[in-house]
Amino acid sequence: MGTPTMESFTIRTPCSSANIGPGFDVIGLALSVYLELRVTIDRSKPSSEHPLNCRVTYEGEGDEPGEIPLDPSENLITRAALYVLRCHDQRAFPVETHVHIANPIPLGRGLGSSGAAVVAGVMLGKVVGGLDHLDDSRLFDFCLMIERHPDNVGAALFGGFVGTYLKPLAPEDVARVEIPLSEVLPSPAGGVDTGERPPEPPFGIGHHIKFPWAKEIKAVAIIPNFEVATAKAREVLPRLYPIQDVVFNMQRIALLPVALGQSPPDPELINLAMQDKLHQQYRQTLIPGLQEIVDSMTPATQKGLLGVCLSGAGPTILALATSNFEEIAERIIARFRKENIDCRWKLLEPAEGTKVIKTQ
Ligand SMILES: Nc1ncnc2c1ncn2[C@@H]1O[C@H](COP(=O)(O)OP(=O)(O)O)[C@@H](O)[C@H]1O
Ligand SMILES: N[C@@H](CCOP(=O)(O)O)C(=O)O
Repeated sequence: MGTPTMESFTIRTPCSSANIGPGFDVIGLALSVYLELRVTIDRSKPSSEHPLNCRVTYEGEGDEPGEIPLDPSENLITRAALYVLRCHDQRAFPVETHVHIANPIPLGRGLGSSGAAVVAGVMLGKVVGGLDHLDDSRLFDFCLMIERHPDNVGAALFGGFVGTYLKPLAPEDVARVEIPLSEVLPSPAGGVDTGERPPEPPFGIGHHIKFPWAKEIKAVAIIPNFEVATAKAREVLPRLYPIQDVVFNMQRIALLPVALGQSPPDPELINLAMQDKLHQQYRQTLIPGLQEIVDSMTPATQKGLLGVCLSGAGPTILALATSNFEEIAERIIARFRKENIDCRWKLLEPAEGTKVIKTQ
Protein backbone atom coordinates (compact mmCIF):
# COMPACT_ATOMS: atom_id res chain seq x y z
CA MET A 1 0.00 0.00 0.00
CA GLY A 2 1.36 3.47 -0.93
CA THR A 3 1.28 6.61 1.23
CA PRO A 4 -2.32 7.87 1.57
CA THR A 5 -2.80 11.25 -0.17
CA MET A 6 -4.82 12.74 2.71
CA GLU A 7 -3.74 12.39 6.30
CA SER A 8 -5.27 14.08 9.30
CA PHE A 9 -4.65 14.00 13.02
CA THR A 10 -5.11 16.09 16.15
CA ILE A 11 -2.47 16.91 18.74
CA ARG A 12 -3.97 17.65 22.17
CA THR A 13 -1.82 19.30 24.83
CA PRO A 14 -2.96 20.40 28.30
CA CYS A 15 -2.30 23.72 29.96
CA SER A 16 -0.25 23.68 33.13
CA SER A 17 0.31 25.37 36.43
CA ALA A 18 4.00 25.47 37.27
CA ASN A 19 5.75 25.89 40.63
CA ILE A 20 2.70 25.22 42.96
CA GLY A 21 4.30 27.45 45.59
CA PRO A 22 7.80 26.28 46.60
CA GLY A 23 8.57 24.24 43.46
CA PHE A 24 9.99 27.08 41.36
CA ASP A 25 11.22 25.64 38.04
CA VAL A 26 10.69 22.10 39.38
CA ILE A 27 7.03 21.17 39.88
CA GLY A 28 4.26 21.29 37.29
CA LEU A 29 0.63 20.23 37.16
CA ALA A 30 -1.12 19.53 33.85
CA LEU A 31 -4.67 20.88 33.90
CA SER A 32 -7.84 20.29 31.90
CA VAL A 33 -7.76 23.07 29.30
CA TYR A 34 -6.39 21.76 26.02
CA LEU A 35 -4.58 23.31 23.10
CA GLU A 36 -5.50 21.40 19.93
CA LEU A 37 -3.67 21.31 16.63
CA ARG A 38 -5.95 19.95 13.91
CA VAL A 39 -3.59 18.97 11.14
CA THR A 40 -4.22 17.81 7.58
CA ILE A 41 -1.61 16.90 5.01
CA ASP A 42 -2.74 16.79 1.39
CA ARG A 43 -0.03 14.94 -0.48
CA SER A 44 -1.95 15.01 -3.74
CA LYS A 45 -0.83 18.59 -4.42
CA PRO A 46 2.35 18.90 -6.52
CA SER A 47 3.44 22.06 -4.69
CA SER A 48 2.24 24.62 -2.16
CA GLU A 49 1.62 28.35 -2.47
CA HIS A 50 2.15 28.77 1.29
CA PRO A 51 5.50 29.61 2.88
CA LEU A 52 7.23 26.47 4.15
CA ASN A 53 4.32 24.46 2.60
CA CYS A 54 2.19 25.26 5.62
CA ARG A 55 -1.07 27.16 6.09
CA VAL A 56 -1.77 28.18 9.69
CA THR A 57 -5.20 29.17 10.98
CA TYR A 58 -6.12 30.08 14.55
CA GLU A 59 -9.10 30.34 16.84
CA GLY A 60 -9.36 30.96 20.55
CA GLU A 61 -7.50 33.10 23.06
CA GLY A 62 -5.79 36.09 21.50
CA ASP A 63 -7.45 35.66 18.13
CA GLU A 64 -7.47 39.40 17.37
CA PRO A 65 -5.65 39.98 14.07
CA GLY A 66 -1.89 40.21 14.54
CA GLU A 67 -1.71 38.83 18.09
CA ILE A 68 -0.70 35.30 17.11
CA PRO A 69 1.31 35.23 13.86
CA LEU A 70 -0.07 32.95 11.17
CA ASP A 71 3.14 32.95 9.14
CA PRO A 72 4.69 29.51 9.85
CA SER A 73 8.14 31.08 10.05
CA GLU A 74 6.96 33.28 12.96
CA ASN A 75 4.38 31.25 14.83
CA LEU A 76 5.81 29.62 17.98
CA ILE A 77 4.15 26.25 17.29
CA THR A 78 5.32 25.90 13.70
CA ARG A 79 8.80 27.25 14.58
CA ALA A 80 9.11 24.55 17.25
CA ALA A 81 8.03 21.95 14.66
CA LEU A 82 10.54 23.32 12.12
CA TYR A 83 13.29 23.08 14.72
CA VAL A 84 12.64 19.34 15.05
CA LEU A 85 12.30 18.90 11.27
CA ARG A 86 15.50 20.83 10.47
CA CYS A 87 17.50 18.86 13.04
CA HIS A 88 16.51 15.89 10.84
CA ASP A 89 17.39 17.54 7.53
CA GLN A 90 13.80 18.29 6.56
CA ARG A 91 13.71 21.96 5.60
CA ALA A 92 9.93 22.52 5.49
CA PHE A 93 6.55 20.93 6.16
CA PRO A 94 5.26 18.25 3.77
CA VAL A 95 3.26 19.62 0.82
CA GLU A 96 0.62 20.64 1.75
CA THR A 97 0.15 20.97 5.48
CA HIS A 98 -2.70 22.82 7.17
CA VAL A 99 -2.37 23.43 10.91
CA HIS A 100 -5.51 24.74 12.58
CA ILE A 101 -4.72 25.90 16.11
CA ALA A 102 -7.66 25.85 18.55
CA ASN A 103 -6.34 27.47 21.70
CA PRO A 104 -8.50 28.00 24.79
CA ILE A 105 -5.41 28.57 27.03
CA PRO A 106 -5.23 32.25 28.08
CA LEU A 107 -2.00 33.86 26.87
CA GLY A 108 0.58 35.29 29.26
CA ARG A 109 -1.40 34.36 32.39
CA GLY A 110 0.79 31.68 33.98
CA LEU A 111 -1.20 28.73 32.65
CA GLY A 112 1.55 27.47 30.41
CA SER A 113 0.29 28.68 27.01
CA SER A 114 3.82 28.92 25.65
CA GLY A 115 4.82 25.59 27.22
CA ALA A 116 1.82 23.92 25.57
CA ALA A 117 2.63 25.63 22.25
CA VAL A 118 6.23 24.36 22.41
CA VAL A 119 5.23 20.79 23.35
CA ALA A 120 2.50 20.65 20.68
CA GLY A 121 4.91 22.15 18.13
CA VAL A 122 7.67 19.66 18.86
CA MET A 123 5.13 16.82 18.60
CA LEU A 124 3.91 18.31 15.31
CA GLY A 125 7.47 18.18 13.96
CA LYS A 126 7.77 14.54 14.98
CA VAL A 127 4.49 13.48 13.34
CA VAL A 128 4.71 15.44 10.06
CA GLY A 129 8.36 14.44 9.73
CA GLY A 130 7.60 10.73 10.26
CA LEU A 131 10.19 10.78 13.05
CA ASP A 132 8.79 7.80 14.95
CA HIS A 133 12.09 7.10 16.72
CA LEU A 134 11.70 10.29 18.81
CA ASP A 135 10.19 9.13 22.10
CA ASP A 136 8.74 11.51 24.71
CA SER A 137 12.01 11.76 26.61
CA ARG A 138 13.81 12.87 23.42
CA LEU A 139 10.98 15.33 22.64
CA PHE A 140 11.52 16.74 26.15
CA ASP A 141 15.12 17.56 25.10
CA PHE A 142 13.81 19.55 22.12
CA CYS A 143 11.29 21.36 24.34
CA LEU A 144 14.03 22.27 26.80
CA MET A 145 16.22 23.81 24.11
CA ILE A 146 13.31 26.20 23.55
CA GLU A 147 11.54 26.72 26.90
CA ARG A 148 14.63 26.22 29.14
CA HIS A 149 12.75 25.60 32.42
CA PRO A 150 11.34 22.06 32.63
CA ASP A 151 8.28 22.43 34.89
CA ASN A 152 5.54 23.62 32.52
CA VAL A 153 6.75 21.71 29.42
CA GLY A 154 7.23 18.59 31.56
CA ALA A 155 3.62 18.77 32.79
CA ALA A 156 2.25 19.50 29.30
CA LEU A 157 4.18 16.63 27.71
CA PHE A 158 3.88 13.91 30.37
CA GLY A 159 0.64 14.98 32.10
CA GLY A 160 -0.37 14.80 35.75
CA PHE A 161 1.51 16.21 38.72
CA VAL A 162 5.23 16.05 37.99
CA GLY A 163 8.59 16.83 39.49
CA THR A 164 11.14 17.72 36.82
CA TYR A 165 14.90 17.88 37.04
CA LEU A 166 17.99 18.37 34.90
CA LYS A 167 20.97 16.01 35.13
CA PRO A 168 24.54 17.32 34.91
CA LEU A 169 25.69 17.36 31.29
CA ALA A 170 29.10 16.84 29.72
CA PRO A 171 30.96 20.20 29.29
CA GLU A 172 30.39 20.31 25.52
CA ASP A 173 26.69 19.67 26.07
CA VAL A 174 26.46 22.42 28.71
CA ALA A 175 27.62 24.88 26.08
CA ARG A 176 24.98 23.55 23.68
CA VAL A 177 22.03 24.09 26.02
CA GLU A 178 23.26 27.66 26.55
CA ILE A 179 23.13 28.51 22.85
CA PRO A 180 20.92 31.62 22.53
CA LEU A 181 17.29 30.90 21.73
CA SER A 182 17.56 33.12 18.65
CA GLU A 183 19.88 30.49 17.12
CA VAL A 184 17.77 27.50 18.16
CA LEU A 185 14.51 29.06 17.09
CA PRO A 186 15.19 31.96 14.76
CA SER A 187 12.25 34.26 14.10
CA PRO A 188 11.42 34.39 11.28
CA ALA A 189 12.47 30.77 10.81
CA GLY A 190 14.16 31.52 7.48
CA GLY A 191 13.61 30.24 3.97
CA VAL A 192 13.54 26.63 2.94
CA ASP A 193 16.88 26.48 1.18
CA THR A 194 19.56 27.81 3.59
CA GLY A 195 20.41 24.21 4.42
CA GLU A 196 21.68 25.21 7.87
CA ARG A 197 21.12 22.68 10.65
CA PRO A 198 20.07 24.20 13.97
CA PRO A 199 21.93 23.16 17.15
CA GLU A 200 20.63 19.71 18.09
CA PRO A 201 19.73 19.12 21.73
CA PRO A 202 22.07 16.96 23.79
CA PHE A 203 20.49 13.69 24.95
CA GLY A 204 18.87 13.48 28.39
CA ILE A 205 18.74 17.17 29.34
CA GLY A 206 15.62 16.81 31.43
CA HIS A 207 13.77 14.12 33.35
CA HIS A 208 10.57 13.83 35.32
CA ILE A 209 8.88 11.83 38.02
CA LYS A 210 5.11 11.55 38.49
CA PHE A 211 3.66 12.26 41.92
CA PRO A 212 0.32 10.95 43.17
CA TRP A 213 -2.62 13.36 43.34
CA ALA A 214 -5.48 12.88 45.80
CA LYS A 215 -8.74 12.48 43.89
CA GLU A 216 -10.61 14.97 46.11
CA ILE A 217 -8.38 17.90 45.12
CA LYS A 218 -9.53 20.28 42.39
CA ALA A 219 -7.79 23.37 41.03
CA VAL A 220 -9.54 26.74 40.91
CA ALA A 221 -7.77 29.10 38.50
CA ILE A 222 -8.57 32.79 38.99
CA ILE A 223 -7.41 34.52 35.80
CA PRO A 224 -6.91 38.30 35.85
CA ASN A 225 -7.59 40.25 32.66
CA PHE A 226 -4.00 41.32 32.08
CA GLU A 227 -0.90 39.55 30.80
CA VAL A 228 2.49 39.12 32.45
CA ALA A 229 5.12 37.82 30.03
CA THR A 230 7.04 34.99 31.68
CA ALA A 231 10.35 36.50 30.51
CA LYS A 232 9.50 39.74 32.33
CA ALA A 233 8.40 37.87 35.48
CA ARG A 234 11.78 36.10 35.50
CA GLU A 235 13.69 39.37 35.20
CA VAL A 236 12.34 40.62 38.56
CA LEU A 237 13.83 37.63 40.41
CA PRO A 238 17.11 38.07 42.31
CA ARG A 239 20.32 36.32 41.20
CA LEU A 240 21.19 35.42 44.81
CA TYR A 241 18.93 34.41 47.70
CA PRO A 242 19.30 34.53 51.49
CA ILE A 243 20.06 31.02 52.74
CA GLN A 244 17.07 31.04 55.10
CA ASP A 245 14.70 31.59 52.14
CA VAL A 246 16.26 28.68 50.26
CA VAL A 247 15.92 26.44 53.32
CA PHE A 248 12.31 27.62 53.76
CA ASN A 249 11.46 26.40 50.25
CA MET A 250 13.41 23.15 50.59
CA GLN A 251 11.46 22.28 53.74
CA ARG A 252 8.18 22.85 51.92
CA ILE A 253 9.07 21.16 48.65
CA ALA A 254 9.90 18.03 50.63
CA LEU A 255 6.31 18.07 51.94
CA LEU A 256 4.35 19.13 48.89
CA PRO A 257 4.21 15.92 46.77
CA VAL A 258 3.37 13.82 49.83
CA ALA A 259 0.78 16.29 51.11
CA LEU A 260 -1.04 16.51 47.74
CA GLY A 261 -1.03 12.72 47.32
CA GLN A 262 -2.63 11.90 50.67
CA SER A 263 -6.30 10.98 50.76
CA PRO A 264 -8.15 12.51 52.54
CA PRO A 265 -6.09 15.70 52.13
CA ASP A 266 -4.79 17.48 55.23
CA PRO A 267 -5.59 21.20 54.66
CA GLU A 268 -3.12 22.56 57.24
CA LEU A 269 -0.24 20.49 55.85
CA ILE A 270 -1.04 21.46 52.24
CA ASN A 271 -1.36 25.12 53.13
CA LEU A 272 2.05 25.05 54.79
CA ALA A 273 3.58 23.04 51.92
CA MET A 274 2.41 25.59 49.31
CA GLN A 275 4.28 28.56 50.77
CA ASP A 276 7.18 30.08 48.88
CA LYS A 277 9.96 32.62 49.32
CA LEU A 278 11.75 32.26 45.97
CA HIS A 279 9.45 33.86 43.44
CA GLN A 280 6.04 35.06 44.63
CA GLN A 281 7.20 37.97 46.81
CA TYR A 282 9.27 39.40 43.94
CA ARG A 283 6.50 39.02 41.40
CA GLN A 284 4.01 41.00 43.45
CA THR A 285 5.50 44.14 41.87
CA LEU A 286 3.88 42.93 38.62
CA ILE A 287 0.69 41.54 40.19
CA PRO A 288 -1.14 43.97 42.50
CA GLY A 289 -2.84 42.24 45.45
CA LEU A 290 -0.83 39.02 45.11
CA GLN A 291 0.83 39.02 48.54
CA GLU A 292 -2.39 39.86 50.38
CA ILE A 293 -4.26 37.09 48.57
CA VAL A 294 -1.58 34.51 49.36
CA ASP A 295 -1.34 35.62 53.01
CA SER A 296 -5.06 35.97 53.70
CA MET A 297 -6.51 32.86 52.06
CA THR A 298 -6.06 29.93 54.45
CA PRO A 299 -8.03 26.76 55.25
CA ALA A 300 -8.80 28.33 58.65
CA THR A 301 -10.61 31.28 57.05
CA GLN A 302 -12.04 29.57 53.97
CA LYS A 303 -13.98 26.29 54.09
CA GLY A 304 -12.87 23.76 51.46
CA LEU A 305 -9.61 25.57 50.72
CA LEU A 306 -6.28 23.71 50.90
CA GLY A 307 -3.82 26.34 49.71
CA VAL A 308 -3.21 29.22 47.34
CA CYS A 309 -0.27 30.12 45.11
CA LEU A 310 0.71 32.03 42.00
CA SER A 311 0.22 29.87 38.91
CA GLY A 312 3.46 29.74 36.91
CA ALA A 313 4.83 33.24 36.45
CA GLY A 314 1.35 34.69 37.00
CA PRO A 315 -0.86 36.63 37.13
CA THR A 316 -3.29 33.68 37.56
CA ILE A 317 -3.88 32.55 41.13
CA LEU A 318 -4.26 28.82 41.71
CA ALA A 319 -6.37 27.73 44.68
CA LEU A 320 -6.40 24.02 45.52
CA ALA A 321 -9.65 23.01 47.20
CA THR A 322 -12.04 20.16 47.92
CA SER A 323 -15.33 22.14 47.99
CA ASN A 324 -16.83 25.69 47.93
CA PHE A 325 -15.01 26.43 44.68
CA GLU A 326 -17.17 29.38 43.64
CA GLU A 327 -16.94 31.05 47.05
CA ILE A 328 -13.15 30.71 47.03
CA ALA A 329 -12.91 32.13 43.51
CA GLU A 330 -15.26 35.04 44.34
CA ARG A 331 -13.17 36.01 47.35
CA ILE A 332 -10.01 36.23 45.29
CA ILE A 333 -11.84 38.04 42.49
CA ALA A 334 -13.13 40.59 45.04
CA ARG A 335 -9.57 41.26 46.20
CA PHE A 336 -8.40 41.86 42.62
CA ARG A 337 -11.42 44.12 42.06
CA LYS A 338 -10.02 46.49 44.72
CA GLU A 339 -7.08 46.98 42.32
CA ASN A 340 -9.50 47.59 39.41
CA ILE A 341 -8.61 44.21 37.95
CA ASP A 342 -11.38 42.01 36.53
CA CYS A 343 -11.00 38.25 36.55
CA ARG A 344 -12.66 35.11 35.28
CA TRP A 345 -12.28 31.72 36.90
CA LYS A 346 -12.24 28.07 35.93
CA LEU A 347 -12.59 24.85 37.88
CA LEU A 348 -9.92 22.45 36.59
CA GLU A 349 -8.70 18.92 37.17
CA PRO A 350 -5.37 17.18 36.58
CA ALA A 351 -5.01 16.23 32.93
CA GLU A 352 -3.29 13.60 30.80
CA GLY A 353 -0.23 14.58 28.81
CA THR A 354 0.08 15.27 25.08
CA LYS A 355 -1.74 12.88 22.78
CA VAL A 356 -1.80 12.41 19.02
CA ILE A 357 -5.20 11.29 17.78
CA LYS A 358 -5.30 9.98 14.20
CA THR A 359 -8.46 11.18 12.51
CA GLN A 360 -7.81 9.84 9.00
N1 LIG B 1 -1.14 28.61 20.79
C1 LIG B 1 -0.14 29.46 20.58
N2 LIG B 1 0.27 29.71 19.32
C2 LIG B 1 1.29 30.55 19.09
N3 LIG B 1 1.93 31.25 20.05
C3 LIG B 1 1.55 31.05 21.31
C4 LIG B 1 0.50 30.15 21.65
N4 LIG B 1 0.35 30.15 22.98
C5 LIG B 1 1.26 31.01 23.47
N5 LIG B 1 1.98 31.56 22.48
C6 LIG B 1 3.06 32.56 22.64
O1 LIG B 1 3.51 32.56 23.98
C7 LIG B 1 3.29 33.84 24.60
C8 LIG B 1 2.93 33.69 26.05
O2 LIG B 1 4.00 33.06 26.69
P1 LIG B 1 4.41 33.37 28.18
O3 LIG B 1 4.77 34.81 28.34
O4 LIG B 1 5.45 32.37 28.56
O5 LIG B 1 3.08 33.15 29.03
P2 LIG B 1 2.33 31.83 29.52
O6 LIG B 1 2.36 31.96 31.00
O7 LIG B 1 0.94 31.92 28.97
O8 LIG B 1 3.08 30.65 29.00
C9 LIG B 1 2.15 34.44 23.78
O9 LIG B 1 2.13 35.84 23.88
C10 LIG B 1 2.49 33.94 22.38
O10 LIG B 1 3.54 34.73 21.83
N1 LIG C 1 8.92 28.15 36.59
C1 LIG C 1 8.52 29.11 35.60
C2 LIG C 1 7.16 28.71 35.08
C3 LIG C 1 6.57 29.65 34.06
O1 LIG C 1 5.30 29.16 33.70
P1 LIG C 1 4.32 29.99 32.77
O2 LIG C 1 3.07 29.18 32.73
O3 LIG C 1 4.11 31.32 33.40
O4 LIG C 1 4.97 30.10 31.42
C4 LIG C 1 8.48 30.49 36.24
O5 LIG C 1 7.90 30.59 37.31
O6 LIG C 1 9.06 31.42 35.66
